[in-house]
Amino acid sequence: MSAIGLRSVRRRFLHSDAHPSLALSRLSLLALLVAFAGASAAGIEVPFAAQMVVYLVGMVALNLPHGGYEHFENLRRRRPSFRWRYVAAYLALIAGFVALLLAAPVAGVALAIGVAMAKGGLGGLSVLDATTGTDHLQTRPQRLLAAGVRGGAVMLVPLVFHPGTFHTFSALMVGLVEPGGLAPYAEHFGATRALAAGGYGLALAAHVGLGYVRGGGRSWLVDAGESLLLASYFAVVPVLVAVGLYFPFWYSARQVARTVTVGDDDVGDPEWDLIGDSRVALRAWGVLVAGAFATFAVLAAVYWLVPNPLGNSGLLPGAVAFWSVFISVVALPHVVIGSLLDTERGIWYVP
Ligand SMILES: CC1=C(/C=C/C(C)=C/C=C/C(C)=C/C=O)C(C)(C)CCC1
Repeated sequence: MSAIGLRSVRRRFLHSDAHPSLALSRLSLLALLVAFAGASAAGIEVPFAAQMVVYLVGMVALNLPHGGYEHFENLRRRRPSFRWRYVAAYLALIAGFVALLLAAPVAGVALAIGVAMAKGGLGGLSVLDATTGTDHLQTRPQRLLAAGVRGGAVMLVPLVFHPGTFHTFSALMVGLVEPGGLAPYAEHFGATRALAAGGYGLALAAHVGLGYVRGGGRSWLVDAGESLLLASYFAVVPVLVAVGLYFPFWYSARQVARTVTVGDDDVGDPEWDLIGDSRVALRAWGVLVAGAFATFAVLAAVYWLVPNPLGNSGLLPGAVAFWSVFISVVALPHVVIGSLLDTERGIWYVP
């Protein structure tokens, strides 16, 4: 096929939301939403230990390797000097986040919550850009609102609908560094929750309403439907299960759909491609193992630096709190470098 033919195929695919991963992401969240709504109507509660296990399996086994893949895919064909700068900036941000966490644990946990929202929100918007399209989002503030609504669903909605678990685990996360450190702020929890409820409700209504006024159409319908699905999912499904399965079943599945939709683009020198020649298997293995070692080295460093890595609580709740802090530490550079500062390409690059 000619280059022009290929380009037009790619363009046609660019605004295609037919990839099965997209349907799978919507169906899986909807199925969980219906199952948990039914269970709660029938008075059935999923044991708390099981919820923590689901969170850990989702976040450790499914979410972490996907984060590595996103960077691998982004850096694979980049100029080697760029790759080193990227890695150096990544490590510097991680160090900065850990320092903040140790010096001011409440601010550190607030940043962790912000990172989770930014990752979900910006990712959601980028997938929409590349698949369904975003014709109804015509201004920058409107795009930010769209990202805010998708990201806010991940943390603000659970804060409103599952306040007990939210508070317990926020306190545990702060407690990794300073046991009891969240206690002085506990009196403001009710007001924060009310603010989150009002603010999120208004943002959701404004986002859906503005999108309709600014063009409506199919992209608006998909965006509004997905935003409402996310808000309802996080309102109904218990927060540990909801967050633990959102990242693999929504965020990662949709990033895969986006990657497949936008296709490949050879950038720069073919020599730069990390898995480009006959030693493919060996190099790919080496790179992935090196990535795994580096990630677990960061994990060991955070575990060693934090005074109470398991929050002075049991193994399961301690592991949930520790993992949430750790994954946020590695996700901050993911958002800031991989997505915001890497303007030339980045993890959300569309050729
Ligand atoms: C505050 C809080 C939580 C925080 C989770 C966080 C901060 C997760 C971050 C995930 C990231 C950044 C994933 C990136 O891929 C829990 C454990 C859900 C329980 C409820 C209270």
